[in-house]
Amino acid sequence: MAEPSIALEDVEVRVKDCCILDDVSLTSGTCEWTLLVGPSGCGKSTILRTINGLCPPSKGRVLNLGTWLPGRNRHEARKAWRSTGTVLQEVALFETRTVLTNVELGCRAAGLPADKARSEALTWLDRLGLVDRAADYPASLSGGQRQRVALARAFAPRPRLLLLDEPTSALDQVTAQVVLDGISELVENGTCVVMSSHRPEEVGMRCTRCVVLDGGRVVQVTSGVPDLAVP
Ligand SMILES: Nc1ncnc2c1ncn2[C@@H]1O[C@H](COP(=O)(O)OP(=O)(O)OP(=O)(O)O)[C@@H](O)[C@H]1O
Repeated sequence: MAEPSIALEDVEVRVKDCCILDDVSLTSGTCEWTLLVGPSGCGKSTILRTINGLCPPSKGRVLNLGTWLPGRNRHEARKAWRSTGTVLQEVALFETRTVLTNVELGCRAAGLPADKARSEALTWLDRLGLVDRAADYPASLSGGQRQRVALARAFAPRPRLLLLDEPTSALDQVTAQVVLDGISELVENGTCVVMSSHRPEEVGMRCTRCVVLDGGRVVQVTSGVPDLAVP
């Protein structure tokens, strides 16, 4: 069997005396979409931050695109970051750069040449309904528009790994489905997606598996979204 794109093995994350993740194990591979669900504070964001190295585990280990954390060197970390698109809850944009440049910079950081970066940036801004705002600066955008710029920046390089923390939280239902269509296309073309959501029903059977968390522990793993009310 091929090595998964990401894996958590018996991961514990502690902050001071507080155990935030407790014995968490999960894997996700190429062309797979893993959805993290559960009540607020159950540890979804911490899992995403642990996968991309922002939150080191106190026990266990984490596989990220071929290298294990802790222990990877700077070169390996840089290589993984270039192949990873990350959109966390706090959307961080380059405020002194235009919308188009924000997305182009994501492509350039991933190694795309300038002309390809421009065309992919325009393609994804168009798909996410923002091409008419390409020359504007982030400060002039709404919260949902800023979220879509961050998503376009993450999607445009077609990364091997996509880490998304509630990527449709600021979007209406129609726009959310456009974003989910984009994620589906990336997954079909090989991307491994790990995504948290408070609205799992909008993802439905698009995802490969759903990991239900409670109190920092995995309580259920299902194919597709289980029929349960997640707060
Ligand atoms: N830096 C930190 N210091 C102390 N506690 C933290 C820290 N980061 C997260 N926590 C705690 O860890 C727990 C899990 O937080 P996390 O953000 O992962 O939850 P979540 O499931 O993503 O929540 P939400 O759905 O509200 O975004 C929470 O109880 C939170 O207060």
